[in-house]
Amino acid sequence: MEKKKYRCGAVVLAAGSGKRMGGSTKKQYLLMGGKPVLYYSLKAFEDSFIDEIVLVTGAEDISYCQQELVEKYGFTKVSRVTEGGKERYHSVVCGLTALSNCDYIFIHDGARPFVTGGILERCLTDATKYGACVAGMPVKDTIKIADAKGMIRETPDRNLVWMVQTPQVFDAPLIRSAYQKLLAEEEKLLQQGIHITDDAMVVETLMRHPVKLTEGSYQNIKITTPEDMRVAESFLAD
Ligand SMILES: Nc1ccn([C@@H]2O[C@H](COP(=O)(O)OP(=O)(O)OP(=O)(O)O)[C@@H](O)[C@H]2O)c(=O)n1
Ligand SMILES: C[C@](O)(CO)[C@H](O)COP(=O)(O)O
Repeated sequence: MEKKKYRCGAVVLAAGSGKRMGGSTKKQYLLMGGKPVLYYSLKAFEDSFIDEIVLVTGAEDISYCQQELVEKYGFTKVSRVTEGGKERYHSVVCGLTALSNCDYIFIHDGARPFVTGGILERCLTDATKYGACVAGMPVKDTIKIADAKGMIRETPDRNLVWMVQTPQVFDAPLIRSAYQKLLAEEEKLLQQGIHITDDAMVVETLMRHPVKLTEGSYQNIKITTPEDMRVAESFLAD
């Protein structure tokens, strides 16, 4: 039977400043195997079933991204390179605004260069089934929940603990409504000490909509601190 064709859009985020990485070049532009980290993230989406990609970056990096990534590598699916915002979730809103109408929206950290076509496929399958899903992997270590003094408060059942990655994929009207609601309730959430660190959290918290955990990969790391670049180089050499 022929697979139903959905129109799929992607927001690829690259507007962060990379404080934890440090250094003068933002981590998404550091070279890995001679190409910027962001190249690999975009390439995976370009080579997939995704129909349209919006790249979100800092205002100062828009022309670099346009010339040195989109034009240089012929990323024809990138419809817009647009300016992001202060927090990751602000950048997501900028991306959603620039993206045209589609059935499913993939939100991906540009700093996760090892996303694969297989992960994108698995996420689309789950998104069509559940309306919302995030790539992730079960943790390998025992996890402890600490109190403010650094003392162990509890040890959750490891079989139920996952490390969450991107892409995070949603039915388009659901994620658009969730982010609209977030903007309306941003102040209230901040006052409650709730910090939004991923897209699933917006859907869980504001829409009370269930989100499926979809198998990602242990290689789908986020480049966050300097040692991640060495790990990434070793993955490339595999
Ligand atoms: N205002 C922001 C913050 C983050 N991001 C993007 O979101 C992804 C995940 O964020 P993170 O790893 O935290 O990146 P940075 O914010 O750049 O890093 P740091 O927190 O160390 O400053 C990255 O691809 C980053 O470029 C973004 O588009 N806009
Ligand atoms: C979305 C994310 O990559 C899932 O692990 C992560 O939450 C981003 O968080 P960060 O604080 O921006 O690293």
